[in-house]
Amino acid sequence: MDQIEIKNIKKSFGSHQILNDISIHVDSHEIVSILGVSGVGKTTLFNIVAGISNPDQGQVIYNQQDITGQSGFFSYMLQKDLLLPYRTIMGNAILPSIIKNTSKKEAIQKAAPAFKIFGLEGTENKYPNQLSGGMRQRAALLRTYLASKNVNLLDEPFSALDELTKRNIYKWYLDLNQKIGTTTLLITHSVDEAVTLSDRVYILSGQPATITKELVIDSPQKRTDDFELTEDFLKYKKEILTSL
Ligand SMILES: Nc1ncnc2c1ncn2[C@@H]1O[C@H](COP(=O)(O)OP(=O)(O)OP(=O)(O)O)[C@@H](O)[C@H]1O
Repeated sequence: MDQIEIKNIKKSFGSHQILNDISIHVDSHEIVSILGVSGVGKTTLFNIVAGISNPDQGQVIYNQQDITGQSGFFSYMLQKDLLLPYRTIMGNAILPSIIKNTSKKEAIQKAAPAFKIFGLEGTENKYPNQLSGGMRQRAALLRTYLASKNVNLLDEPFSALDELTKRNIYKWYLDLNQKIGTTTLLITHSVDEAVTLSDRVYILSGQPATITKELVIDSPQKRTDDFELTEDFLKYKKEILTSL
């Protein structure tokens, strides 16, 4: 079971209040997005959920335990979480295990089967600059996955990719999520990305930011290849755009 509850979060930097009374929840195996314009406070909220920074008020509850201000419960991938250029893809992938003092041999044994799941077979001994952008992103996600937490927190993980690569990686992430059953909280400023990937979308807007809308994406066409071309997709997109 994985249940995250964010309760009544407030955060200011000096006299500038960024977040006001934010409450959201993420349940087991859900992909939930927080969608908002640039500068609204998404990363600030993300850092609080990841335990990297403290809220002024409110709590982060994981499986009924108050973990506010503590990191280590979730795997997380930051916006510009780049692979280290001087390490191979395997070298990058095993980094979280090495940091936790696992032996290199053991870390490689654990990582090796995951290369297939992430469509990265054959890249183990390559360096990041030898891979395409999409593959590098999958490698960064693989590293996040190997941090071995059930919950993935992703801050704009796909924003640097081109449109076509993005579409492929969305499909791939949805399949992966069904295969390995992770729970995901995703930060994004892309409406299409939120509608394509999410079970639920929270809209963060205003100054200070509050959750102004929660939308359940529950279309029978959701997992089909051309969901983006359906009336349902457009309906969700309109609903979001009119409330941003
Ligand atoms: N450590 C800090 N000290 C002071 N102000 C900060 C700090 N971190 C963020 N801010 C301010 O908080 C506001 C929200 O920033 P944040 O990075 O959370 O937005 P965002 O929605 O993630 O934007 P983007 O999509 O551009 O990354 C901005 O006005 C930013 O300048």
